[in-house]
Amino acid sequence: MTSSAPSPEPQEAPKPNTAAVPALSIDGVSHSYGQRRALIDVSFNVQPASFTALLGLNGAGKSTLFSLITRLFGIQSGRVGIFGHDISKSPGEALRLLGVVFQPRTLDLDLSLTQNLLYHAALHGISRSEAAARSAELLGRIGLADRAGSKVRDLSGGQMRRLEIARALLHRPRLLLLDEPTVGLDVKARADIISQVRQLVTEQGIGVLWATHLFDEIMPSDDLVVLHQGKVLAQGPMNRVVTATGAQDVNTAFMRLTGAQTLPGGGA
Ligand SMILES: Nc1ncnc2c1ncn2[C@@H]1O[C@H](COP(=O)(O)OP(=O)(O)OP(=O)(O)O)[C@@H](O)[C@H]1O
Repeated sequence: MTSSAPSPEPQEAPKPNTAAVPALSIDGVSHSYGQRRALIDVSFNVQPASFTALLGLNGAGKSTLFSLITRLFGIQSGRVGIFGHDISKSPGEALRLLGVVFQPRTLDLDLSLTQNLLYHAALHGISRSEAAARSAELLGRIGLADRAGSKVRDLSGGQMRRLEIARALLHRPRLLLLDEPTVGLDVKARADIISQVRQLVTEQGIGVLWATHLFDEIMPSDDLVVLHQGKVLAQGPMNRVVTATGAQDVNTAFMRLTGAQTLPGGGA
């Protein structure tokens, strides 16, 4: 009887530790408009499957940061990475993973909902049949399937925002940026949009960066970045940020960090 040495266990190729790669990494980013310094050495991460609230007053630098992440502006100093891809060195790979909802509305009001989605899908190189399938699925998800052929002009403000979110998801990004997406909407429309975006985090693992000045949009389980006059004053799980200031709620914590007065309506 011959005996053979036990065969070695099959070796699996080492897998990259994707859990350790942030969806978004902002590293030492500064930006000036002429002499005006809009961002000063800003650093923070957004993790996959997390909801990160970027909280700041008007003029804090939120939109400037979004313009840098989306490459509307070139990076003057620092580094921005999307799932490890440096947006200056590998913009194609980085932007493929990114979806954005900008503050101003950017829909074509005279096209239908489906036409708006198909047009955007074509810009991303998605085939016509695939784009039609994804558009129908997304319209269903945002509860507007029955309005597919209507002109966007006939939608309410909240419905338009939901359509913009659907559009931002067409190319299946893993990171979603939203710049004050609920401004001007009523309570119900705001709640619908927040809950739909939170579902993307829990059900699809999308990393979300949500810029806001409204305290009531932030939940204790969220990550929080407090941006004030271009600087990050605090960051981390909301509960930890609040506790570190000795406050009971995010409103008071924000005031202690910034010295700001709260505005009526629960906003920073
Ligand atoms: N194009 C520009 N030229 C000069 N200064 C600018 C420009 N855009 C923004 N700024 C200034 O940069 C600073 C940051 O503005 P930014 O719009 O990024 O803030 P924000 O937090 O998005 O504010 P808001 O909530 O009002 O949109 C402000 O002092 C603003 O006046």
